[in-house]
Amino acid sequence: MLTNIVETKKVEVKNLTLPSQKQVQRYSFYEALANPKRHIGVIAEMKKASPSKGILKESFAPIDIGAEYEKVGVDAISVLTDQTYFKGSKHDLMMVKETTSLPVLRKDFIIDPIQVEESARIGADAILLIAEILTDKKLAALYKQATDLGLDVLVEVHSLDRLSQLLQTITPKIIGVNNRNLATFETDIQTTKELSAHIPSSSLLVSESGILTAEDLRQVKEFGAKAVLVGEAFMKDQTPGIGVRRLFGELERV
Ligand SMILES: O=C(O)c1ccccc1NCC(=O)[C@H](O)[C@H](O)COP(=O)(O)O
Repeated sequence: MLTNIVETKKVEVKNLTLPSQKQVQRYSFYEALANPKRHIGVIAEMKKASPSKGILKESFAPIDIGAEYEKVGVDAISVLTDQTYFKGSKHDLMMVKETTSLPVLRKDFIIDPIQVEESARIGADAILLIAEILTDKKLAALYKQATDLGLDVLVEVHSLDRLSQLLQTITPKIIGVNNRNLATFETDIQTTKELSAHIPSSSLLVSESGILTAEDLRQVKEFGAKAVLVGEAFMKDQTPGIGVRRLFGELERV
């Protein structure tokens, strides 16, 4: 699946025309996660669909979801901008930037400098770089380009091998451990436990994927995560805002 996604991105990159620079208020993704509103930071994701679960939310309205997330006090919003596999769009991100005052992560499969430039132009505050689809050299170059443009970068890893290797080239300020195996789609929060001991003390650890319950949240915090990235649990609840409050044990049953 990951190979298919990357092939699709190569075609998209070839056909990509850069948009003009959007004038937007910038917010620090890193600072928001380093100073969370609750006991652990939360990046609330909006995704209409995913390769593993299909359609997650039929009536997908990014402006409404963003407003709800802001109202319940999430620290940052992640917007899937991939169209083919997640049914998202760059327009979704632009709408969320226009209507909320939270840092926004562009969640996509970035493999080329033109996508980094595009992310800055559409107003993203941060981008995702997935170590599993990039060489160390490419990762370091895209990381530098993004930070030079004033963007924060969430560097995502899934295996200890890949983490150890990339740390020989860069020490990302924010490291995401993806609990989802992107080959099998299985999620296991023990992945965060396995990798956490190897995360440099200067890097902020984000536990990503498969966090569905308050117990999952408690565990990944115990493993050392300073923030979580959650999509499915919020998309599938009665409303995304209720999903956030439920995860944090702020309501029992609604
Ligand atoms: O979500 C998927 O099925 C997926 C498949 C292939 C590549 C990436 C995928 N997800 C991207 C993500 O990283 C998640 O959307 C994010 O971590 C939130 O995960 P979850 O809370 O499990 O929805």
